[in-house]
Formats: sequence, C-alpha cells, structure tokens
Amino acid sequence: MVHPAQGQMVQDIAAAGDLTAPPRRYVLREEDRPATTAGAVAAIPTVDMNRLGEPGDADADVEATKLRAALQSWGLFAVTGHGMPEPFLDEILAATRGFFHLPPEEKERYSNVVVANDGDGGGERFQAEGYGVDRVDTDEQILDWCDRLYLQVQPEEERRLEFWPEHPAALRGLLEEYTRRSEQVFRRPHTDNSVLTVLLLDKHVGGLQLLKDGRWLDIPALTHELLVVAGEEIEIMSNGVFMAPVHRVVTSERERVSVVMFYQPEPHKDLAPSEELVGEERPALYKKIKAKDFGDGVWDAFAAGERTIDMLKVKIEQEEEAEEANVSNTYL
Ligand SMILES: O=C(O)CCC(=O)C(=O)O
Ligand SMILES: [Fe+2]
Repeated sequence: MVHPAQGQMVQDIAAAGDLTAPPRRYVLREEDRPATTAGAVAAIPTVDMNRLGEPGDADADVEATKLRAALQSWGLFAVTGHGMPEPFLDEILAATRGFFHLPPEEKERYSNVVVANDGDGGGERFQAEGYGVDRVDTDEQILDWCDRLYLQVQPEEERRLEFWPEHPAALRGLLEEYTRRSEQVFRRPHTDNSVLTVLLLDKHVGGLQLLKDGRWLDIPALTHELLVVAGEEIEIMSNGVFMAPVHRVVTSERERVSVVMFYQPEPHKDLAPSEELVGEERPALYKKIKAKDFGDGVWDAFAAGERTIDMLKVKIEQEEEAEEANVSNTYL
C-alpha cells in the first residue's frame, strides 16, 4: 500500500496552476520555521583537494587542517581542485534537467512506486530507488517541494539499471563518469566508514541554506566548485567533533536542479565514536549502531522531519549517563 500523495509529482503541481506559493501540505508550520535572516550569505570555507596530496607534505597538512576546521565549525565546505572541468559539470546538470523535462509517462517508467510482489492482490509499494517524491507516510506529513531521481551508483554490481533513465541518452554515461571521478577525489581524505554528501548545485538558482548559530544563512552560488556536507554518521564517528549541519532549500518561482551524492558506510559496518576521540575528558557521546540500521532509519526520520540521530536515539543523553552512574553506585 502506498499513500495516495505518493503519486503526486511536484513538477506537475507547479506546471498545472498559477501558484503564488506551494500548497499548504508543502509548507512548514510557522513554529517549525526558525527565524530567517534575509540575505545573509555564508562565508563558507574552501578546501583545495589538489593540495590534499600525500600526508606529511607541508601543503597537504595545511589543507588537511583547513578541512578539519571546516567540518568542525561549519560542517561543510566548498571544494576546488577536484579535477572535473566546468563544462563536464554543466553537462551533468543539463542532462539531469533534461530528464525532468521529459513527458510524465516517460519518467514514470522509472517510478519509485513498484508492484508489490507480496501476494496481496497486485498492490503497490514504495521503495527508495527511482523517480518520484520521497516517501509519504501520513496525511499530516509536510512534504518536500521536490521530485527526485534516486539511484544507487556504487558498488557497481548493486546498480539497478532498470531505474537508470535511457533518456537523455548522455545521462547514464555522465553519471557513471561522475561517480568514478568523485570517488577518486572524495575517497582519498576519508576513512572507509565516513559519510559525506557531495553536491553539484544549480549555478543560477540558489536556495540552499544552512542553520548556523541559530541563523539561516544562504549558501553562495557556486560555479565550478562542489559542496561537501558532513552527514550524521560522521558526527557519530567523530564523537561530535564534526557536526552534521542543519540545512534546507527554500523555494522560489524558478526551477532548480541539484545532483547530490550520498556516501554511505557499508551496511555491515558499525558506526561508533572513533576510539582516539573517546577518553576520560570526553566520554562517548553516541551509541554504537550498525550502519544498516542507521541507513534504514534515515527514511523514517526523513518522513518524520527529524534528524536520524534523534529518531534512533543514538545520542547518549547526559541524564541517562548520570542515571547509569547512579545505578552502578547502588550496586557498589
Ligand atoms: O538540493 C540541494 O541543494 C540540497 C539537497 C539535500 O540536502 C538533500 O537531498 O539531502
Ligand atoms: Fe540534505
């Protein structure tokens, strides 16, 4: 069973009417909208991936320090020196936009609503991969003003090519090449288990904002840079040294396209604060959780509008710690 709103594409709503604003079910309740600081542009840090060469090299050490500082204070940074020419990035955005401009029936071939094979009489079910809107669970859920084409690009043997669009003809090849080249750039400075999101943003239409020190700031328009954003898993692994920033996209009257690559830890791995970051002075602030369990929780949290860390109660609450201490005292 899928929720009836699951079939409602944002692009179709936008194309159908003279909307001055998105319909109500796409608009956050007033109390859930932290105050906006209009027009404040974030002076986000930049990291040159080209300089992150060999550890021990003086330049590389300076850049690695910059990267750590950026993840600590911002949770994100713009990336230069990734080696991907601007025309290549432009082609990816253009082909992606081209897909969303296809007629609805062509896009529907890749729908994230599929026939349920569970013998309940030919029902349908939602699964994340493919084209559509994100999972809708309830009538009350506030939905994102966004349609998505969601594809698992790696490991290669797990690609489900039936969800990879045939048109525009260049899209498949471009996504393959983008995956390969991003891998070379972004696997290098991180451990296996890390998780980052790499974004190729619309060059012309902004809207991405970051919550920093209680204020919403605009991410500036980027041209040839990519944007790296720390994910919640890296927050756990760094024992809270790196913070996954709260971010959102505000709508405008213009169409906006972005290509977002989520690097996820392999499902069988454990997520836990790294041992070197846990000690007497700073106890583990997060519980250990299987990457698969965390990954499964992401969609539930997304539908509920919560952080996955909060939804799955991965953070060790101070009170809880104190209580545990009390309990052990009683037994002593
Ligand atoms: O489109 C964007 O700029 C941001 C998208 C995003 O944050 C996400 O898909 O998680
Ligand atoms: Fe995001």
